[in-house]
Amino acid sequence: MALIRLLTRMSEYVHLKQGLECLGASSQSKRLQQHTAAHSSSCNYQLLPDCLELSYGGLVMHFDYVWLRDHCRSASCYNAKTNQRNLDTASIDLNIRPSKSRADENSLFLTWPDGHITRYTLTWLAQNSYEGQKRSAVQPRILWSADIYSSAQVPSASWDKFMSCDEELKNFLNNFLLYGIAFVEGVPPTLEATEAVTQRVSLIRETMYGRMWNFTSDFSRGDTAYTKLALDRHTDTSYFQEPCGIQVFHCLRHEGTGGRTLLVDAFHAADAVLQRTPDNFELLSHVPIKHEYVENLSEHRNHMIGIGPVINVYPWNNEVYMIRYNNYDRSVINTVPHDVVRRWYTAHRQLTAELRRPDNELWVKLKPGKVLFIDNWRVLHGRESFTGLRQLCGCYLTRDDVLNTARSLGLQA
Ligand SMILES: C[N+](C)(C)CCCC[C@H](N)C(=O)O
Ligand SMILES: O=C(O)CCC(=O)C(=O)O
Ligand SMILES: [Fe+2]
Repeated sequence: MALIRLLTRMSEYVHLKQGLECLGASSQSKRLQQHTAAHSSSCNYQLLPDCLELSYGGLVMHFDYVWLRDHCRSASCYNAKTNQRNLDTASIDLNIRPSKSRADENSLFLTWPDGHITRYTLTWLAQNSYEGQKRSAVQPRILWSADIYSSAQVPSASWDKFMSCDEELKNFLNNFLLYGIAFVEGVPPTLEATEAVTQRVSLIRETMYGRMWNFTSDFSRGDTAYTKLALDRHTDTSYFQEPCGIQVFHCLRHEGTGGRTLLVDAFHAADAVLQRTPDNFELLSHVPIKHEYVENLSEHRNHMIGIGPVINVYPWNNEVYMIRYNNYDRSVINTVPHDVVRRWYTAHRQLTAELRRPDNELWVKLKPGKVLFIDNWRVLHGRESFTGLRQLCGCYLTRDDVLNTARSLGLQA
């Protein structure tokens, strides 16, 4: 339900934006004359002055001629073994037009002025067209409140199966992609086993905190994470130009009270802002914000800077793909004038209010054996203050490799 709502709201928003953009467009793109029209039993196409129009499978698509030449998959233009382009795009005449064309049941054939023939399958064109891409769904995900997540009763993976069975890994990754969090249980409470469980999924992303880290409240580093204090919800490494994609936590021991982990789906909160106040969503997704990490200990000197909006959306479909939210590490705002700053604070307040709604807070107590994977681009984490000795180990993972593993198992990612 939540997903469908997101999809419809998102596409309404994109259409609204495109409508506004169209108002400013010149009339140059109006079709002037029809050059060639043809049809096979399965498709219709016309060579218009500025593009090829193709109707196929209930979709009307438009392809630029340079694009068509550039996307030739013949053996001389494209290496099917490496899936890499051989053709030098810069050698294409920018005014190129096909000299001949024909279509059959499955394919469209274009002959170019130098005699080179390109064959496109109609399904390939449909899948790779702008119009087809717009119709396809955004990354399937279930936006959650604490209730939605709890009621879904998402099973944890179990260590033995996870390490040996691809189906278990696939289910785990499917849940991770849907919810932005996933658990493996029964893991031996050691750093080594934690490392092994993460390497089943991806490559470890080493940072200035190390490769695998194992920390307590000893203030060994210049950051509040290394204390017993509560930490409000946040994403980590917001001060990297590319924040770490995934964070892994394994609590190896805790002899004391408190210390529960807080998890909040920030995509759900961003969607609420988009639905209620699109202007605020717009500000949060456009105003560049600086985050900074300055550490000045004798053994650790670091200065990291990352700049980007709080809500990051793909420009072609407005799908949210990353949230950067860390009020501790947010730096000076000097990227926009004061009146925009004022409106940004209002928008940020609304997002914060959504993130702080008690019904959006999922609280879990991490125990030895239970490893938590968090999508650090989507789900915020925090912690309750605690007493006693508490030891947490984990690491960051490279996002590309997590998605690569998911795709290799047949998942959409
Ligand atoms: C996870 N580990 C303890 C290694 C690092 C914590 C980093 C904390 C930092 N303020 C941030 O939010 O990025
Ligand atoms: O201690 C915790 O549970 C988490 C602290 C934290 O936010 C972090 O290490 O990134
Ligand atoms: Fe953190």
